[in-house]
Amino acid sequence: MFTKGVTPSETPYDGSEFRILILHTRWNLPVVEALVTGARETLLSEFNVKMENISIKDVPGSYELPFAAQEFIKYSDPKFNAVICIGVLIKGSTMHFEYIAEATAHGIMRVGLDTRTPCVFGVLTCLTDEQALERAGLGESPSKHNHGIDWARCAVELAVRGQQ
Ligand SMILES: O=c1[nH]c(NC[C@H](O)[C@H](O)[C@H](O)CO)c([N+](=O)[O-])c(=O)[nH]1
Repeated sequence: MFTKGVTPSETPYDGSEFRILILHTRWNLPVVEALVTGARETLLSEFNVKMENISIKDVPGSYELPFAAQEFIKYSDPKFNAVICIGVLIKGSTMHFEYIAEATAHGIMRVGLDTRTPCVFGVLTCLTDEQALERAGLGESPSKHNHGIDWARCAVELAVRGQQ
């Protein structure tokens, strides 16, 4: 079995001057909180991002992530170098899940492209509670991996690339 998640770049990226926004939802909060912690701890430990330069803000649900990311990017001063959008969508018995997942994914991508501020898609789209727990490092299986770690790595790498 291969190691889950993104392989860290061989380039040691320095995030010590970066300002990062972690924007998270309040749906499925215990799982979201684990993902936020994974991302925040990775920013601090792997990339030397300063604690005071990590802003953590919340919105009701995943559908609100693109709009909130756009507004924080537009009105923050100094600017954020990257935004990590974190949410957890769990399929219910209706089509609601599909519509939100699709809209949120496209919305977050569009905000990143329009604002030229890297916006990481950190939204789990799960069919079961266990899938969500697994991907936040909370599951029963030994291969549990917190995807928040990957998202932090993406954010810093893209922020560096955006300055090149
Ligand atoms: O972040 C989530 N939002 C969810 N819905 C709320 C949605 O994101 C919006 O907040 C809502 O539609 C109001 O715009 C979810 N479900 O409906 O299942 C979910 O699982 N996760």
